[in-house]
Amino acid sequence: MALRAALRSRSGLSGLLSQRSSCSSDIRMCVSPLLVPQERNYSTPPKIRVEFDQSTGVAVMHMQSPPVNSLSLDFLTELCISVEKLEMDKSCRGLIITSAQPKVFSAGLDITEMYGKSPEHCGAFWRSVQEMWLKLYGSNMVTIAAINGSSPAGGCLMAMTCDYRIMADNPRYNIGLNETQLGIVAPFW
Ligand SMILES: CCCCCC/C=C\CC(=O)SCCNC(=O)CCNC(=O)[C@H](O)C(C)(C)COP(=O)(O)OP(=O)(O)OC[C@H]1O[C@@H](n2cnc3c(N)ncnc32)[C@H](O)[C@@H]1OP(=O)(O)O
Repeated sequence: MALRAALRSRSGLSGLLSQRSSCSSDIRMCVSPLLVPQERNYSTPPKIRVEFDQSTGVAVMHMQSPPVNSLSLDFLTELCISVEKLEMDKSCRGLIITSAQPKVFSAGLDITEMYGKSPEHCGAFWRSVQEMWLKLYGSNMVTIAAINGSSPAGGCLMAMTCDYRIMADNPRYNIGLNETQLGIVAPFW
């Protein structure tokens, strides 16, 4: 019900569709260098699965990167490409992001991406983090995070960039920012 109401409140705006169509050509022109097709390793299963229901105009994006949907460079690249494809499809007006993993929405940034990597890799990684939240925050679609598990740090950031958040009512699921505890500082940008 809440999801439907959220979608209705924005989809009712006739401006939404016209806004999307007026932007669509820009979006096509603004494909970022990060999203230039990467070498795809077809031996690994996709980390993102999108189901798009043409009749409702709503897409559900399932994050399926075991064990905890940590936000690696590959994961973020795949996510951004998926968002961008939906963004260019004018018939898609709503996006629900959720997790296919039990108990965890997203564990946040993949800690292994921040340790023992080259400066070039770190740069690409942090750019992909920025790309993710800018894409979601700036999306013309109605975006909803259906938080069906714990969502610390970057997982919280991802949820915060959506228009709406709905979280499963379970005291074991936590959400919030733990960077200070972890001892990392987000780089300046
Ligand atoms: C404009 C503002 C910009 C701000 C930018 C900064 C934003 C965010 C910074 C970050 O996101 S840093 C990452 C912080 N994340 C964490 O500290 C999460 C730590 N993880 C947990 O709390 C728990 O794992 C969980 C998510 C609650 C899940 O608990 P559960 O008991 O179900 O699973 P575990 O046994 O703990 O973990 C399973 C498996 O996953 C590995 N793992 C967990 N989190 C991460 C991670 N973030 N990156 C990489 N790997 C992770 C964990 O080590 C286990 O691995 P194995 O031991 O099984 O190999």
